[in-house]
Amino acid sequence: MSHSNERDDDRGTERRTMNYGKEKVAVYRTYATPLEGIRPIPESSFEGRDNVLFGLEVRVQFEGEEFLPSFSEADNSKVVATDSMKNFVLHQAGEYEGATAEGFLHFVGREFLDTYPHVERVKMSATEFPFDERPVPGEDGFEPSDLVFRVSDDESAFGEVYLDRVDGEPTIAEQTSGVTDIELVKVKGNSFTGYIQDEYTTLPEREDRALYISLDVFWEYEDPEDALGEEPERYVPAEQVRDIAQVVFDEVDSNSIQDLIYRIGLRVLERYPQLESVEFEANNRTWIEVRDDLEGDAKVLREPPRPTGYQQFSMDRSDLEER
Ligand SMILES: O=c1[nH]c(=O)c2[nH]c(=O)[nH]c2[nH]1
Repeated sequence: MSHSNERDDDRGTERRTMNYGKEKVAVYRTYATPLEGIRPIPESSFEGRDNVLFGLEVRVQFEGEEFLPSFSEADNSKVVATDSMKNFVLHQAGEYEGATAEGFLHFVGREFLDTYPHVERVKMSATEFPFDERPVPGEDGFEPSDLVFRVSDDESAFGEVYLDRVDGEPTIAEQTSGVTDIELVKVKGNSFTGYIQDEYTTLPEREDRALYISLDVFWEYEDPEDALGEEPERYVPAEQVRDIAQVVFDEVDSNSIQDLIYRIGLRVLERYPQLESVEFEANNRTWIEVRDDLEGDAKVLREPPRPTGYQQFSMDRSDLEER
């Protein structure tokens, strides 16, 4: 999927591709503003985060006609060094007073446009570095440490804000939020049957299989301002969407990953009327059965060989209305 890179030019085919920037800018902020006032949903216990430790890998992209001479005439007089972009992002992490990744990206993007008038558009995106609170013994049993976090390789939140100038004012042209690298295994209650049987088919139909998926989910708000988190009850936290995915997986006896992601999408659109659309990229990492001669549902499984299957699917409110 192209959320980080080259989705720029869908608003004018005559414009050439021309941008530059800095990526993989790792920035950490301690004691950022807590995210509070999130609307609870039945699928999740998530109602906010302390933001004691907040980490992002940020990508900055500058666009504007005035950068042409830097490419075509070796004239750097309008070039903001990408090293300076990195310093700018790090500095602004101390100035941002909000509580969300999207809000931070919007804040920094606006500051870039205010500081450098020849920059026409800026695209800011980021993937969160996830950290987990660690339980430590407290007065009433275990409670989350205020100080110690585990560096996690779990799923992470994603955000992107593309700012344009409209009548001179920085304006959100596009905005996407998401959660990436969710990995879930369901040990039974998944089938895959009814697909085309022809001379190329070797895969046996499965009334039940252990299903292992990795999943990226992206969403867009009807009003992109809702992504910033300034009205927390209208903000969609990545943690809740992740939790919807796992709850629907638990509840639904799916006949394919295609079926499963459609059901997850319906639930996300149902829970968040402020969203216009939701989009998926799934990968099938299902293990192969080695033994099913054991008692009950027990099986022995092994890693699948390459190649791997994938599914991409986008949905909007019309999918919900058709139900
Ligand atoms: O959920 C699945 N969808 C497919 O399209 C497919 N194709 C396949 O070989 N296994 C699977 N599983």
